Amino acid sequence: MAFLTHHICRGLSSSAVRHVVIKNVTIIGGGQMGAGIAQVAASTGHAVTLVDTNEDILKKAVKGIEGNLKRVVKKKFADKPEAGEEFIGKAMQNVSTSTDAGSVVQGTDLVLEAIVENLKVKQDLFGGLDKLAPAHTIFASNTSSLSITDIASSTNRLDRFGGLHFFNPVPVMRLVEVIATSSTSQETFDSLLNFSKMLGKTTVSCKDTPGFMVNRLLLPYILDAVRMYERGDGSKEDIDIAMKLGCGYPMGPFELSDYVGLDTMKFIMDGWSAANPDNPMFAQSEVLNKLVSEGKFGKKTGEGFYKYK
Ligand SMILES: C[C@H](O)CC(=O)SCCNC(=O)CCNC(=O)[C@H](O)C(C)(C)COP(=O)(O)OP(=O)(O)OC[C@H]1O[C@@H](n2cnc3c(N)ncnc32)[C@H](O)[C@@H]1OP(=O)(O)O
Ligand SMILES: NC(=O)c1ccc[n+]([C@@H]2O[C@H](COP(=O)([O-])OP(=O)(O)OC[C@H]3O[C@@H](n4cnc5c(N)ncnc54)[C@H](O)[C@@H]3O)[C@@H](O)[C@H]2O)c1
Repeated sequence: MAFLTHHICRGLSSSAVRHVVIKNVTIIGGGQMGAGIAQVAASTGHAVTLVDTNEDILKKAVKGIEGNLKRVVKKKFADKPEAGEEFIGKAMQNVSTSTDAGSVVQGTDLVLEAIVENLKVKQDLFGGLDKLAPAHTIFASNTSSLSITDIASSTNRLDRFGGLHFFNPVPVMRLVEVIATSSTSQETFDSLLNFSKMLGKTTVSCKDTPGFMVNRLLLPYILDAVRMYERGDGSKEDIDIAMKLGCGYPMGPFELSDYVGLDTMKFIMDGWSAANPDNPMFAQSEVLNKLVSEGKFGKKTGEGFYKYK
């Protein structure tokens, strides 16, 4: 159910800004990002329905959420194990699952997708759901690199469409990039900002530009590291050590690529390469292409630049 509230912006005492208070959330895609967002939304009191293509993926996602909540509780309720158990119980009660997005969007305030990084697949998903979701429902994408405007163009709710870009691992990373297209209404943008804050995140406001803020700066850095390795100028291990100890980064570029997922990295790179064919930054990488063609997507498949088995 949606609640339309009025709140007065500081410094704008005479103008009321409306925003939808998001309580019921449908998250499509139960992979690393979708499961992480579901975990944080459920543990902050939101009713979450997690959707994926089959029951096995959903079971794995729910098990992962419960496991990660235990990690959170160990820290947060170190001296109060009973309160910790209650916290996990309440959060898990807030999570339900489905393999049929169309049948669950009726009562939802927000549909947030975290499926494969492919424009056509995302457009097909939202185009179909646009006909089924209530008028007030906001649609948002967690895309890393695609244009929110392009994704939204498959719907008739351009004013109720925006971007919510979370970071991996969602329960730990404190940022959400909130993205407005030129058609996103102020009410929708405020609702997305407010929702992110309810999740305990710090927000930055982004325009719908390629890679928004973080990935526009992060991806060229990672791709440069891959080129350095391909030229033979350093081993991947040494490049990772260099950036961790030289810059204080928690992970080096190869560890981080494996953590993000090399399939996702390649989707991003291919998309930007198609849009900027003359930019050598986005030229094909033999090493990345080989790993992806062998199904070595990084941590999630047990092997990428490194082995995790
Ligand atoms: C490409 C996309 O569009 C955009 C992106 O997402 S780019 C990627 C952004 N992410 C990053 O840059 C991540 C960089 N890496 C890191 O920050 C750290 O290596 C890391 C947080 C992933 C792991 O930290 P590390 O110290 O090596 O491991 P670990 O001890 O297991 O975890 C650190 C803490 O996080 C917690 N944690 C890790 N993963 C967790 C999860 N999924 N759920 C809950 N808690 C988790 C641990 O419990 C631990 O808590 P503690 O310090 O209080 O005990
Ligand atoms: N991995 C990251 O670090 C990261 C960070 C921020 C944003 N993102 C973005 O989030 C999205 C998901 O990334 P991820 O790392 O969670 O991927 P992932 O491969 O871990 O999970 C994707 C999930 O989506 C499901 N899926 C695919 N098509 C679907 C459909 N039509 N309907 C329902 N479910 C479907 C898959 O079965 C899979 O479980 C991508 O757009 C990615 O660019 C990723």
